[in-house]
Amino acid sequence: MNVVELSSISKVYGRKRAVDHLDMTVQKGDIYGFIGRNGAGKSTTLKMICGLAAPTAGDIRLFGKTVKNDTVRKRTGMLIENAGLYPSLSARENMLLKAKCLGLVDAAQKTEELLSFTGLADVGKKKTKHFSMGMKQRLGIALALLGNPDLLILDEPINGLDPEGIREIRSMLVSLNEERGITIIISSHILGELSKIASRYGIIKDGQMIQQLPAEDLAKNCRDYLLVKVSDTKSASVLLEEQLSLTDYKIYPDGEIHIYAPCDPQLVSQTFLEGGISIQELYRHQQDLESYFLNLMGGEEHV
Ligand SMILES: Nc1ncnc2c1ncn2[C@@H]1O[C@H](COP(=O)(O)OP(=O)(O)OP(=O)(O)O)[C@@H](O)[C@H]1O
Repeated sequence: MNVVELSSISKVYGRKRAVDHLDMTVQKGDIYGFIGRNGAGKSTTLKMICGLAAPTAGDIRLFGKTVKNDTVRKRTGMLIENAGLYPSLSARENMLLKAKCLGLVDAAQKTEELLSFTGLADVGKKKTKHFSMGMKQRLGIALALLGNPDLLILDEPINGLDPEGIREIRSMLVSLNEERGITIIISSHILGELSKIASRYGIIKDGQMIQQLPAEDLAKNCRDYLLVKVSDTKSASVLLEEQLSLTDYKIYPDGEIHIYAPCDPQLVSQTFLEGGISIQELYRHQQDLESYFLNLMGGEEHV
C-alpha cells in the first residue's frame, strides 16, 4: 500500500518555484530517505504532505485517500524545523499539553510511555529551555508520536547533533519502524547519515524529484568496479566471458568497461594485451554514497 503518493505537486512562493511537478511514492513500512541540498525543496514538500503549506498545483494522497478527507492527516506525526516547545514548561508538561489538544483519553500514560521510549523519563521535570539540542529533538519525536501515527515525518532531525545523538535518534527510528510498523520519511542533506537506516530514497534537486530508488539499488550503483578503457570493447567482452568467466560488467560507448565481479586487474590487463587489445586506462573505481550523490547533484559544492 502507498502511504504517500504525490502526483506532480508544485509550490510557488512569489517568483520562486520551491517545488516543481514533484512525484513521490512512499510505501508502507518504508524508512524513506528524502535527500537534497539545502534549498532543494525538502521542507516545502514535507510541509505540503503535513498540511502546513498548500500546494500550488498537484495531488496528494495519504493512505490511499485524498487529503481532503480529514481523517488521513490524523494518522501522521511530524517534526518539521523545530519541535515548537514551550521553553518554560518541562518535557512532561509539553507532552501533556499537546495530549490535551489532541483529546487523548490516556494522556498521562501515553506521556510516560513516550518519555521513557525517548530516554527522557529522568528529565521529564526539567524545563525544556535547559535541554540540549539532542534532548529537544528526542522530545520533538515523542510529541510527534503522541497521536499514535502510522506515518512519521521528520525534517532534518539529526541536524546539529553530535555522533552520540545521531546514533540515539537512528536506533529510535529503527525500533519505531520495526517494532511498531511506523512508516517514516526522514529528510537530510547528507546521504551518509541516512544510509544506515533508509530502505528507499528520493533525491530532490531544484524542486524536482530526480531519482527514487530502493536502498539495494543505491548500494548497487555505488559498487566498486574495475574500470578498463580499451580500443575494442567487442573483442574485450569476448575475452572477459570466455577466458576469464567474468559476466558481471557493463560496456560504455566511450570504450569504458566497468567490471563489477571480483577480478585480478593484472590478469585482466594481461589477457587483453595478449588478445591484441590496447588499454588506455585501468584502475579500480570506488564510489561511496556521498560521491554518488555529488555526481547526481552535478558538482563538488558542499551539501
Ligand atoms: N515561505 C517561503 N517564502 C518564500 N520562499 C520560500 C519559503 N519557503 C521556502 N522558500 C524557498 O523555497 C526553496 C526551497 O526551500 P526548502 O526550505 O523547501 O528547501 P530545503 O531543501 O528544505 O532546504 P533546507 O535544508 O535549507 O531547509 C528555497 O529557495 C527557499 O528559499
